[in-house]
Amino acid sequence: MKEIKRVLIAGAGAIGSMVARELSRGDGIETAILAAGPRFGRYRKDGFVLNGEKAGFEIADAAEPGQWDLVVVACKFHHLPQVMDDLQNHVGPDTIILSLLNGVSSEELLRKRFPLARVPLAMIIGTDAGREGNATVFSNEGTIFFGDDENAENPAEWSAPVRSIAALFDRCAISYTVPRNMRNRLWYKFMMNVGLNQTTAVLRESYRILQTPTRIPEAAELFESAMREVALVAAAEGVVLTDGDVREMYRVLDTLSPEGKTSMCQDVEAGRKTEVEMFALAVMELGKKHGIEVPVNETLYRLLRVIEQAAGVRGS
Ligand SMILES: NC(=O)C1=CN([C@@H]2O[C@H](COP(=O)(O)OP(=O)(O)OC[C@H]3O[C@@H](n4cnc5c(N)ncnc54)[C@H](OP(=O)(O)O)[C@@H]3O)[C@@H](O)[C@H]2O)C=CC1
Ligand SMILES: CC(C)(CO)C(=O)C(=O)O
Repeated sequence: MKEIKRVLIAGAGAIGSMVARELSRGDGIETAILAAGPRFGRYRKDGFVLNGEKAGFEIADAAEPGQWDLVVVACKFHHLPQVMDDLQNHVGPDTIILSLLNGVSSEELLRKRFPLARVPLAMIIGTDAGREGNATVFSNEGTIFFGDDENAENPAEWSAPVRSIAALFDRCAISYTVPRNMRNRLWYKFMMNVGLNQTTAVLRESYRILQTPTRIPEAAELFESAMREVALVAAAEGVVLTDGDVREMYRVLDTLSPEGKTSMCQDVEAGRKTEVEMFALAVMELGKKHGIEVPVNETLYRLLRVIEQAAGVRGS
């Protein structure tokens, strides 16, 4: 098992800058933020602010080749093609890549692009990180779930990359879980995001509309029907998501602040591009692949694309 000493963060927004700060707690860990072109100059000039405090992260110029034990990818889905180009000089045969993007497609894209690297499955859950410009605010760091598709109960039997990441997180006191069935958990989160992010984004509402005391039945119907379409395509992909998983979402939701908003709702309100391709479009593509109708996600896709284009979002 290799000791991880050098970590590159590709995408230092709400999640990436928070993780960069968590990594700075580990003795002897060198962490840098990837940046190309004008972004490199901007990051060096403006730096990053976390919960009101300036953070002095190293910035790695994408054009200068670098060797990294671990690359943490935390950009938005529509940034991923450019980020993969920018990573070209920074991923070698011994590099592990951990993608914290939501959705179920980023790991596959990264594996295709960097066939020699090791790319376990990953996601982050339970954080309330939000960003405006270079300033990130959060009160919960959340927990990083990662691992191979399936993982042994005994940590000593985890694969070498999974043990390396776990050892790094232990050194930095980063909360993590390596679930027995990581693929299932990734799809569970995908199902949650497809229902929750898209419903709250089209309605521009906080979690309140789906929480037990203040639930609006029609919002709950939209939320659940979008998720049930994910369960159908998941089954066709060999992943079992049950009615119990759908009901479980309300228990999770009830633990969140009523004023809290999904990252997609925040994107809509800020007039930014959303990750609709990673959610509704991905469900539509899987529906097409397996001959399954997904009308709710088709409608959500159209609504979110209209919202983006009407707001004049760049790249829409
Ligand atoms: N925010 C949240 O609460 C949660 C988010 N997620 C997921 O995590 C992922 C990241 O989300 P989030 O942190 O909110 O997103 P943000 O929009 O806050 O951050 C994305 C960052 O990527 C950077 N970036 C874009 N292109 C490049 C590039 N070519 N090179 C280097 N950096 C680049 C952007 O930099 P710049 O600002 O310079 O343009 C931006 O800071 C998403 O998939 C999201 O769904 C998951 C759980 C919770
Ligand atoms: C789970 C949730 C809704 C909040 O962490 C999320 O993943 C997001 O906002 O993208």
